Amino acid sequence: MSETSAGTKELQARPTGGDRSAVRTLLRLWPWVRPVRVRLFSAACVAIVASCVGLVIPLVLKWIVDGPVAEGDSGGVWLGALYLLLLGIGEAALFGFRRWLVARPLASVEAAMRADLFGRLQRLPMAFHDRWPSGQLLSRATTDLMLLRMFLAFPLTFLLVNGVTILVGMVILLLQEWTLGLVLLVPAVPVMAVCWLFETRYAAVARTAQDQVGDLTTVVEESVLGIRIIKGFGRHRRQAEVFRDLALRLRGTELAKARLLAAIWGVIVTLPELAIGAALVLGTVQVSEGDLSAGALVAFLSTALALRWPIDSIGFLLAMSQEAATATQRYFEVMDTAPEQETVPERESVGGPPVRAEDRDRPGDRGGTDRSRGGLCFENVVFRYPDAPEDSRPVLDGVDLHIRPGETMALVGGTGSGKTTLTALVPRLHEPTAGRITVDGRDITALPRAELRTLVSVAFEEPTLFSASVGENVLMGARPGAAPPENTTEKAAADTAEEAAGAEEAAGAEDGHDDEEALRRALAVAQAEFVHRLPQGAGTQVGEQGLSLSGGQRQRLALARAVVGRPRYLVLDDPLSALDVHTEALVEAALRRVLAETTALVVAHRPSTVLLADRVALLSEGRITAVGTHQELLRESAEYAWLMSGTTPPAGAEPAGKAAAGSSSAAAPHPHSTQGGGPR
Ligand SMILES: Nc1ncnc2c1ncn2[C@@H]1O[C@H](COP(=O)(O)OP(=O)(O)OP(=O)(O)O)[C@@H](O)[C@H]1O
Repeated sequence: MSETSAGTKELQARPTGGDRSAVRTLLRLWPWVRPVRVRLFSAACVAIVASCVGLVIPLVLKWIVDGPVAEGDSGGVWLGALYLLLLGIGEAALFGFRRWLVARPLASVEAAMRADLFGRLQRLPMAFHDRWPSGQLLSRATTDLMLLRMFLAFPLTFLLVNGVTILVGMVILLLQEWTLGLVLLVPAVPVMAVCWLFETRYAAVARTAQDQVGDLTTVVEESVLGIRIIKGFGRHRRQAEVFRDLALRLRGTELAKARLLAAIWGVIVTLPELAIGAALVLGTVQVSEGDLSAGALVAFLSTALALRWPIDSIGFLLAMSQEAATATQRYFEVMDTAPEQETVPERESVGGPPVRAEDRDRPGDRGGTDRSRGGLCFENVVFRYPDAPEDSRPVLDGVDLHIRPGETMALVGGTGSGKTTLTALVPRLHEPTAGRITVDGRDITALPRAELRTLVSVAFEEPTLFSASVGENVLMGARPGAAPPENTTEKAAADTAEEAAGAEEAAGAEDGHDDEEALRRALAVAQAEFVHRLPQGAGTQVGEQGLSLSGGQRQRLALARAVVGRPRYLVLDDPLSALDVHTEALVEAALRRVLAETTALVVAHRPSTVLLADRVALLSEGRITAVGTHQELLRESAEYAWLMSGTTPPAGAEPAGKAAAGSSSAAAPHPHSTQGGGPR
């Protein structure tokens, strides 16, 4: 299960960032780093000063050896020791101060980047979410952002600090004894060449490791969410194998990373050590020949040793920087994806085949208002999923359907005929490839999404609930930002107590009361009174995805969420499928009252649901092939009769397409029914 989904999506979510250099990639972090640049720069300066303080220590040593030690002045030796102690304390304090300077700003950079990523994920089109495995997105929001924070805390500062320290140290060494200094400089060229080679190789393996972490996260997430299926089908061993395989692959990649790191560490440590050894031999010869003082040699070697850590650390600082560059690349693969367009200026821009000229030239097209066609209207709507092959048949291939104001239209069709797809087009979860959809005569692509989604409310077949209280889940459908009561009873008491408070508070209480009333009504419509029997009533937490509730209970809450805002348009995707016959009858009775007040499109699989509707549309082969009342379609459409009752139609009944042609005019006396409600 997870193998397939993770695997398929994995391929599609692989790098798109191109071959930017690590530096250019990391420079893209500037907008987030900019607000904390002063702190970061100050921290780097403090670290440079601390490092340079460390380089003064060898000079004090030289003074002690050539001065007090040579002269046998024990007081001078103690004074030198005191200087060394103070320098050491000063160095440590400065490094501590640096840590303090960066800790808070870096946490805020990470938080801001995470918030922006989350915001972008909310605004990305459904096609993006269909394509990307959730684990890949999760790993970007967690592991990758943590790597970036670590990069800003250490490598960014210390590559600069160590670079300056090495430079200053080399100048001191050359000034102390230039011949010995040159010996230490010899390994610089091979070390730089190795670093360059390392960076290229490490980039590839770091990318692989971070993607594999994403795949592993996807499998873990699927295994946790699908634990009932895994246990129910006894698939835990197979799932464990899938996990183990991925974990082993990740382990292999991490080992490859470790090998590369070990290799560069080996080179970076060995070559300078050899150079120091050579300088030591050369320096000793010079001291024995009287060309160099013992103090100068001690100072030279101490400075060289003080440069060991800045040089040695370059390997892992480069590795961390490379991982940060990869993390940045992965972050921007999401951030660079275009969000949903608020309004669509030209149909071509939503992807898919170009609009046919005849579609575009219709009267009232593209943002125009054609109020004569009120209600919900599908006009020659074509839809193909963005990742479907170019030459594949569209899921919807010229849907024409007109749902009149106040009418309830049932949508019937075989499995996979495109009913859910059609309903998803109404709130603009997907954009039609061609054709248009209007509400109240206004093209939905010309309406801001927020406005459209207050007009249209949707309940999908799979009732998704969130880790929140029952009340919060239901009131999500009321209006953006609606504050739900924690507990209906407590809230009511709180409202009463607030009566004497100021006007603002009273308004807040009134809102709370409205919410409470809306919640009570929606729960009644959806026959979800079971909520009042829950431990904390509407304030009861439903747990992740609402899994602590039964399927029927979840479906009733999803239905309550759809109706709570009294939407003008209601789109229900088989809202009663998980209910027992008795509850279904009760919900139907309540729903009938709600449907009387709205214009509704209801996907139906059962005659009982179809009977809620004024008319029924049959979706077949991507088109509406028949529109009429339930009885008419039973008589006239073989396909409809088969879908509804599983029986063959009476002898002489027309096949689906022809029957529909006859039925539309007979069954739809509306002035626009020939074009809008009937088959094409
Ligand atoms: N996100 C997607 N990407 C690509 N193809 C999809 C996607 N979702 C659905 N499809 C395909 O579109 C077709 C219609 O699917 P849809 O879910 O709309 O059918 P349906 O009529 O609602 O089916 P059912 O009655 O079983 O719920 C199917 O062939 C399905 O495989």
